[in-house]
Amino acid sequence: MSEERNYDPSTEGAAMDFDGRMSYGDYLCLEGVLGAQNPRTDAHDEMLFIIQHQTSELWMKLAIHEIGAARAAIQSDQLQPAMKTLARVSRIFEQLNSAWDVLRTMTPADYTHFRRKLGQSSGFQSWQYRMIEYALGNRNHAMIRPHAHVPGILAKLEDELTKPSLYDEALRLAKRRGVDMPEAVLSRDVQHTHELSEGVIAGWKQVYEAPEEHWALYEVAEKLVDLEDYFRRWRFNHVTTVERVIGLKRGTGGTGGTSYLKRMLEVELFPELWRVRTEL
Ligand code: HEM
Ligand SMILES: N[C@@H](CC(=O)c1ccccc1NC=O)C(=O)O
Repeated sequence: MSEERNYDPSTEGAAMDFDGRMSYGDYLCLEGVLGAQNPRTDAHDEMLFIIQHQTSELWMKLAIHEIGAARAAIQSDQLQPAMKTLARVSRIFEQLNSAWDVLRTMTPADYTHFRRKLGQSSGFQSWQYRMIEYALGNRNHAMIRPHAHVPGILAKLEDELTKPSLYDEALRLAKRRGVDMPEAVLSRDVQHTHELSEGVIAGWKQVYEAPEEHWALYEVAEKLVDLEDYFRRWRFNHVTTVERVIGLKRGTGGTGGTSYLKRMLEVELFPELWRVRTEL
């Protein structure tokens, strides 16, 4: 027993000397990552709050990377890789959704111990979250303003608005595959949020009525529905956790709090993919 506990893996070759060699921590830059938790108070739960947000931001970074790859794959008609990547984005959202279970263990009283120290900072100012919304197609320009003072981030968000969204690319793909999609939608000004279009519903109806004629397209569309499904769950978990922790208090970011977040539950990313179901 104690022999096993004191077993020395170097006897079978485990490297032990990293003086001058790249180690695990070096490769992952752990000094930076693990040195970036700086609580502003002695409140026990502030560490939970910080790590919850930092890990969410890391997953969002990966989501942005993958949504970009999925969009490029759709644009170049590589649908197998696109589906693989979109499935990964949904799994990332699942990860973000599960994380709420950890944060929910923080009681309203625990949160009051450090909330005042947050000042006016808020998730509302998460540029990566905005980037995800913009890439998926929810393009409210007002949300750029909190980033006006950081030129690098402002440029990234503005640049994203010049590109067709993931949904724009899916509609263009459908057109290339012989589905009737309205010309006005395909050549729209992509800077703004796409408006619900009867013509697009009719286009998706052709696909959903005969999936066997459009398998790949149908599967891409269903991957988008999956993604929006997970995104909705994220918004719902957020507003529920917020109500549980701060009730109806105003948000530190200045909005009405839960009232604002409930309003955001109405946002639809791929509206016709939901409407088409009524038509079948
Ligand atoms: C106790 C935990 C939390 C509370 C009380 C809370 C509260 C709020 C409130 C009240 C808002 C509205 C804006 C404002 O006026 O501040 C907001 C927005 C936001 N929060 Fe949280 N939040 C919490 C956790 C999180 C976590 C873990 C994330 C993950 C990154 C997050 C991300 C966001 C984002 C992205 C927005 C903007 C949403 C939008 O504009 O649609 N929040 N939050
Ligand atoms: N808006 C929150 C504060 C908050 O949650 C927050 C503050 C700083 C960094 C991230 C945050 N998370 C999400 O909004 C509140 O009103 O309590």
